[in-house]
This record gives sequence, C-alpha cells and structure tokens, in this order.
Amino acid sequence: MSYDDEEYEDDQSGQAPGLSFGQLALSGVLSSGYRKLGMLIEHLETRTYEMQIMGSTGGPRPRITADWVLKEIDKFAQGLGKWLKVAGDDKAEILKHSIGSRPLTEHKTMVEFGSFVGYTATRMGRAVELCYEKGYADGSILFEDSRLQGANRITSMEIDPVHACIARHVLDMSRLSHIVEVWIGQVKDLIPRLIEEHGEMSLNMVFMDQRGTTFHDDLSQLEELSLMFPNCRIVADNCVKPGSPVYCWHTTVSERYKTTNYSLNEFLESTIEDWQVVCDYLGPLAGVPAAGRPSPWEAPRGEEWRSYPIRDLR
Ligand SMILES: C[S@@+](CC[C@H](N)C(=O)[O-])C[C@H]1O[C@@H](n2cnc3c(N)ncnc32)[C@H](O)[C@@H]1O
Repeated sequence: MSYDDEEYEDDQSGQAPGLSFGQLALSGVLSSGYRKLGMLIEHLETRTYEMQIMGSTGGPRPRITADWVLKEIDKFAQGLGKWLKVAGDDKAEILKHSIGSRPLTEHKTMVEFGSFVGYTATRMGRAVELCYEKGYADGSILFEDSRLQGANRITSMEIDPVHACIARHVLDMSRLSHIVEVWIGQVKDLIPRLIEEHGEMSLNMVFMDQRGTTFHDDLSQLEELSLMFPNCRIVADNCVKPGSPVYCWHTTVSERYKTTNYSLNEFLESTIEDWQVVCDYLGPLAGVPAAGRPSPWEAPRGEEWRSYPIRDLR
C-alpha cells in the first residue's frame, strides 16, 4: 500500500502557522493526513455497526473476519479514499504467494517494514492463519505442538505512532493480534530487537514497504546481524515509485540474492507502472570464491578442525 506522499506529508505537523497549540480548534490540531485516516476508521466502525444491527434482527449472525476487513478497506480505497493506494490485485498475489511458499517451521518469523493502516499486515496475518488452519486439519501441525504459542509470527514496524495505533486497531478487528504485533519506531532502531526476541537466522520472510531510499541500509543491517535464514524471501514494494535504486542495484547484482523484478500497475491505476522486487537470500557465503576454504572432503580430520575459525567451516 502507498499513499499520495506529497499531499500526505505536506501537512504532517498539524500546526497552523502563527498559532499556539492552545489557540487551535480541534479540527486544526489534526493534520489533513490524519483526518483522512480518521475517515477510514469511521468507515470501518460504521460498517461494523451495520453488521451488528443486521445480526440483531434475527438473521444469521454476521462475523467480522480479516477477509471482510480487507474487502472493506478495498471498497473505501475505490470510493471515498481514492488517496489510499492498497497493494491489491497483482501486488497482493505476489505477497500471498511469497508467504505461502515459506514453510512455517519452528522459530521462524516474518517481518514487515512500514505498517501504515495495517492492510498488508492483515493480509500477511491471514495467510499465516490459513496455513495453520490447514496444518491442524491435515495433521501436519499438532495443536500441542503449535508453533504459534508464545511467539508472534509476524512483526510489523512503524515509525508513526498514529499509523501504528490504526494498524493495531485494524488487526484487532481482524482477530489477528495473536499473530501480528506492531512495534513502534524506526526500522533501523528496531532491527536489533528482532535478535533479542527471536534470535539469529529467525526470519524466513521480509516485506519492505517503508521509505524506498532506506531499503538497502535496512537490508544491510539484516545481513550484518545474520537475521535472515538461508532462502529467506524478501519482497520490496514501490521500487520504481517512489523508488529504491540502490536496493534494486544491490539485489540484482549481488550473488547473495536470486532476484526477480516484477513490473506491475498500481492498484486501480492502469497508467502507473511500479516494480515489486522479489529476492531469495542465498546465504552469507553465496558467490564468495571458495578459494582459501577447504572443500568438505578436504576438511581437517581428528582434532585439527579445532584450529579453524568456525566461520571458515560454514
Ligand atoms: C507505504 S506505507 C506502508 C503500507 C503498508 N505496508 C500496507 O500496504 O498496508 C509506508 C509506511 O512506512 C512508514 N515508515 C516510513 N519510513 C519508516 C521507517 N524508517 N521506519 C518505520 N516505518 C517507516 C510510514 O510512516 C508509513 O506508514
């Protein structure tokens, strides 16, 4: 999802020039961007209320589900909220496929950079929930063995506290708060917390949807801290508009990544081209010349291996 950056960011402070905070009417306190987001919440609350009324008139009791919430946000984005560009259609398909293709093995988690209103966080949470439902049904995941217990499966990071609260609210409505957790702060400051909470090599999927100009720095930090498990999938949105040229260059040229650049249209904007860059992390030593490292069959025997630094044997 993205939004009209210029229009939205023009007025983030909410301060009217020349007026102290005490002199402002309530309408002036909120920036126009936040007021627009308020319209989204109002839409969701009104529709929820209508659903509840329908339920109390004797008909089948309608349930608020993640799919229903996503549909309502889509509807809002096509009507009143044209400024809200959701990652629908093809972009949503790529994300869904990426999540489905990563096994939910024990101790592996997913992370999203940039929650905004929690639309893609809800999509990701629902995809994970469906995997669990299927696993319980076919017996491949036992309830007692539930890897969901005690750990959130998706962490979404958001710098703007108002966005973060909205995302949490949308996730609550979607009944996905046990799967997705929203952390408030800058991605670069929160990445080290992933190590503390989940440990090294704990990520099997990353969705980059923060500011495109920081994608490469954030990726580099994930690499340095060894957070990505080999074959971790990284999906980066809006790589052409607003754009992330350094990131695209790095992931396309580096032998550590197997990369596909998908050219797509923005949701409901057939004239606007954008790219989603999808890459698989092949591991820290991918592409590094093997010279200087012993081949497995030449590996030292007996006690000699102890003299090799462990990183040379990986
Ligand atoms: C394009 S929106 C994300 C949309 C969301 N993924 C979706 O599709 O529902 C980008 C969000 O990233 C946040 N953001 C930008 N730079 C960030 C950073 N360095 N750290 C954390 N969040 C950031 C913005 O506040 C904004 O809410």
